Amino acid sequence: MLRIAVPNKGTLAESAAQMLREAGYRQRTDSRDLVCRDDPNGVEFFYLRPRDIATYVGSGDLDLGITGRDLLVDAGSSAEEILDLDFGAATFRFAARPETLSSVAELDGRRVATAYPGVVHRYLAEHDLKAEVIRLDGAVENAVRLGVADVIADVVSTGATLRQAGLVVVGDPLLRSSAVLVRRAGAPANAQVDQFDRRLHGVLVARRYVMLAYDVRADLLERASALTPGIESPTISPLHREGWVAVQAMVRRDEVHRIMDELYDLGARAILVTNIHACRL
Ligand SMILES: Nc1ncnc2c1ncn2[C@@H]1O[C@H](COP(=O)(O)OP(=O)(O)OP(=O)(O)O)[C@@H](O)[C@H]1O
Ligand SMILES: O=P(O)(O)OC[C@H]1O[C@H](OP(=O)(O)OP(=O)(O)O)[C@H](O)[C@@H]1O
Ligand SMILES: [Mg+2]
Repeated sequence: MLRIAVPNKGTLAESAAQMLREAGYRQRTDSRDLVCRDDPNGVEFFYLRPRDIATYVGSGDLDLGITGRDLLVDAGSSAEEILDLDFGAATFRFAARPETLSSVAELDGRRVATAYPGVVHRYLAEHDLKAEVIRLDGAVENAVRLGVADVIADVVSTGATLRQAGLVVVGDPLLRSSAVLVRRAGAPANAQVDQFDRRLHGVLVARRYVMLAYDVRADLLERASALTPGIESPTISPLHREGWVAVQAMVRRDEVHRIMDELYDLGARAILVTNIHACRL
């Protein structure tokens, strides 16, 4: 039985559960349940604080986990990212009162408050900077207001929290985070792990792509195929109507309307888009 760690609450929890459902796995129905067995799929889910997930996976007590890239780095465990899950995106940044710092080089000798000391220590070491890191649990934006720190390092999503605290970002992000699937570094190949990874990958593809079908004159097929090359190659089927063919190809969801316009201008007709519910490529 594969043992997998899933966020029990917080920003990543609902999106992670949704993705697992789309991949065909059973999820808990009561948010107080901390374990959920999915016997037909041979998987047991453990609901844990996302901050702790890399620790359980790095130690080998759990086979896989879903957590944030920033939390993975912060844990400093021997878990590693094996798949970017494309949700929970956020940047991790330094911020201070306007005019406190003009660049990150001026962090030297300052006090930095953060709930992610591992991420900050790694950044300081990589940039040969020396700053005092003050570990707080949350609401770190208040640390500047209260005089506990000169600078904060925190997750920034919309930037609204920083604005309301009168802070501005300093320098480029320390890292760009999103939810990731993690596994113990150096763990041996495992068919069940590969199958789980393929299922999640199938969800990512099903979300990113749609299936496009259209009819086009055979003499325009090469130009139409160039617009819709598909992943491997488009599927071409004969039509009863002389001199016409039907084409099917996967296209990126975010490009589909532009491609439909271009196909129409070329002379394609009966252009239809359908969602992909699941796939294995
Ligand atoms: N707007 C956001 N606020 C906080 N974390 C976010 C946000 N967007 C994405 N994330 C990601 O979610 C993860 C943090 O989740 P976690 O559950 O630890 O904190 P949280 O969602 O702020 O919940 P809480 O602070 O209530 O415990 C990190 O990987 C972070 O990058
Ligand atoms: O850029 P924004 O969209 O404003 O989001 C970022 C803020 O959200 C999180 O705080 P949260 O509400 O989780 O409180 P916490 O600091 O106590 O974790 C994070 O720590 C930032 O403060
Ligand atoms: Mg938070």
